[in-house]
Order: sequence, then structure tokens, then C-alpha cells
Amino acid sequence: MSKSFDGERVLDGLDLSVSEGEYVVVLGPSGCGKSTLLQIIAGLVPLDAGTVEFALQSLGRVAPKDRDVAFLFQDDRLYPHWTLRQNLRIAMDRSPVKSSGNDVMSELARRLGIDGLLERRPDEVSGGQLRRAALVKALLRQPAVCLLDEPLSAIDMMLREDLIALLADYPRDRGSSLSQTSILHVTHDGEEAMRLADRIVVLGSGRVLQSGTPESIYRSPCSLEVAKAIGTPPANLIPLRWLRSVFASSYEAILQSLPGCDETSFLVLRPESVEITDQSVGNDQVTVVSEDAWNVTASVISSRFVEGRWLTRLAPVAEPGTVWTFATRHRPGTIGKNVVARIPLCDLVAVPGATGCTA
Ligand SMILES: Nc1ncnc2c1ncn2[C@@H]1O[C@H](COP(=O)(O)OP(=O)(O)OP(=O)(O)O)[C@@H](O)[C@H]1O
Repeated sequence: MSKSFDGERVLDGLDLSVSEGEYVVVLGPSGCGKSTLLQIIAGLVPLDAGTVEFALQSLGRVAPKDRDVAFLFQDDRLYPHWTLRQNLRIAMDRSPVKSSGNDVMSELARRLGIDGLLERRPDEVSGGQLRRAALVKALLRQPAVCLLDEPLSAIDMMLREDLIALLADYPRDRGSSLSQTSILHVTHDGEEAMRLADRIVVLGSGRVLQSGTPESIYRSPCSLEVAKAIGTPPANLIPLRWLRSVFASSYEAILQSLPGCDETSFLVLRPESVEITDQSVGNDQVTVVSEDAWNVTASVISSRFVEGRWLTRLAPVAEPGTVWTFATRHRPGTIGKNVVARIPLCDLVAVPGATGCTA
């Protein structure tokens, strides 16, 4: 599908399919067209080219209200003059599975901690409680497709954890009213995508850059853009041309061992992929290659304990001006001193320098 606004291409031949019961998270930076994609699927924004199909039938002529789709908008509002219960009841009345609606409403409201608030109007609850009610409303429809536009944004940490637990577990519960529902969730938050998705679809330049399980997207990104989209702290990106100066004589052999690479390529090195040995070594220590790892001498710039890991910034002595961030279990070295970072070759992934593949 393709879509432009005022002559500017937002979606450019984007091709996406979602299976029954699948939880797909579309990940991309602000402004890349995520909300537009959901609005097109819901029938709220017309396409310039392409089709939206459900069970192999085109939805082109199906009005938004007749699509079996629930939509949680970024700024979802409920009817202000009705109680939360009355607002939720409309969703239930539209559900094809009305008989179990009351039970499902109670269950979802309980799980999200708003069961005691159902007799209040929207202006009598907090923003976070309202957001939870809007989420219950979207899920209550028990639609074929549930579209969630940044459902966890602007929500405090504890509540966010509750919502993640609900979204991660509830649709997959055996016998859950949502076990057949396909969920399409859009976000710019890579961690949120990793924690919820059966499959992550990374959007960029109006297209699908890569689609795969959270693990495959994390471990085998196909481009720089995808590598940067996931991971906190982000991956270290090592330009291949750096290796020429460091490894000199073995550079050509290394290049050949990395299929599809050229001088413009980058190696993606995840922060947790190294071991740091606190050894007292001088600045003249060269970077060496062993069969399965590189040992890189680097100076410790900073080291901070964050959520169970030491996040350490290292400057490799062979590449002045470069800083890598690593995450290790134990505190490495002393600030200003040199250490050795052991990089296992099997953890390095090569990606093209320019915007790369579509997968
Ligand atoms: N109705 C519209 N008229 C003109 N331009 C629009 C319209 N809707 C969206 N756009 C533009 O299309 C682009 C994609 O917008 P969209 O809201 O789909 O992005 P997004 O990825 O959801 O962003 P965010 O994460 O910030 O919500 C943006 O540049 C936006 O300004």
C-alpha cells in the first residue's frame, strides 16, 4: 500500500500481513507512518494505491463501522457524560460474542485495577485510569483485529508493567476471548516491542525494513536502521574500514569471511556481547585476533551501575575518538585505566552502511 500527504510519500509500497491470533508490533520512529497505517486498516484514511484485505476479501468498500476492527487511538476519549461502565458497554454491544461480555468486562477491569471505578464518569478518574478504561474498551469488542496506537505511552512505570503483563498474557491465555484476535500494536519503543510481539515489523522510509521474531531482529538486524531500532543501550556500530587500520595484514581475510560486506559496511556489536578483563596493560598493547575472538585494549571512560548491570563506556586505544558502551555483570576496571574487551566473533553481525535490505 502507498499513501502520500500533500505530495509527501508516507507509506511507499508497504506490504504487511498478520495471521489470526498473532501479536505484531510495528516499530518505527516518530513520523514514519505508523498511525497512518492503522488508520488505513480501520478505513479512516483512504489509500492512494494498494488494498487492505481481511480473509482474502478486499475491505475497500467496507465502511469503518462495519470492519471487525477495534482501535485504541493515541488520545482515546470516552463519552464524557457516561460512566466508564456505560462506555464499556457500547463496546460489548458491538461485540459478536455478547454472551460472555459481562464476564470479560469484569475480568479485564479487575486485571487493570479499574473495577472499582466503573460507575465514575471520565472526568472523575485520572489520566492513567482513563487510558486503562480505553484499553479495556478496545479489547472488549473481541474483534478480529485490534489496532493499538502507542497504548503504553505517557503511562507511569508501575502501571506500564501491569499493562504489559495484561497484553503479553491475556490474548494468549487458553480460552481467552482474545485468543483468535490479531493484534497490531504500533510503537517507537524497542523494548516494548521486544516484550510483547510474536513478530516485530520495523518500518522505515515508508516500507517494511525487516520482519521477524524479537530474537531474530535483535540478533540478526539486516541494516543499520534496524540495528539502531532495538536495544538499550543501543548496539555499538563498528565501521569495517576501522578493521583495515587495526588488523592490517589479516583485513582482506576478515572481509572475505563476512559475506556481502564492503568498506562501507558496519559490524553490529551488542553491549552485552563482551567480557571485560581488568588487566593492567599499557597503551602500546595492540588489538589481536584469536580464532574465535578479538581482544581490544580500551580505556575506561565511565562505569555506572544501572538495573543490575554495569554500563561501561570504553574508548579503544587503536581508534581515538570512538566510544563503545558495554553492559557487564561485574564492575570493570578503574576509570582512566586500560582494560581488555574480549569480543566473540560469533556475536558480530555485518550490515550494509547505507539503508539496506527489505526482509
Ligand atoms: N491528515 C494528515 N495530513 C497531512 N499530513 C499528515 C496527516 N496525517 C499524518 N500526516 C503526516 O504523515 C507522517 C506520518 O504520520 P503518522 O502520524 O502516521 O506517524 P507516526 O509514525 O504514527 O508518528 P508518531 O509516532 O509521532 O505518532 C507525518 O509526517 C505526519 O505529519
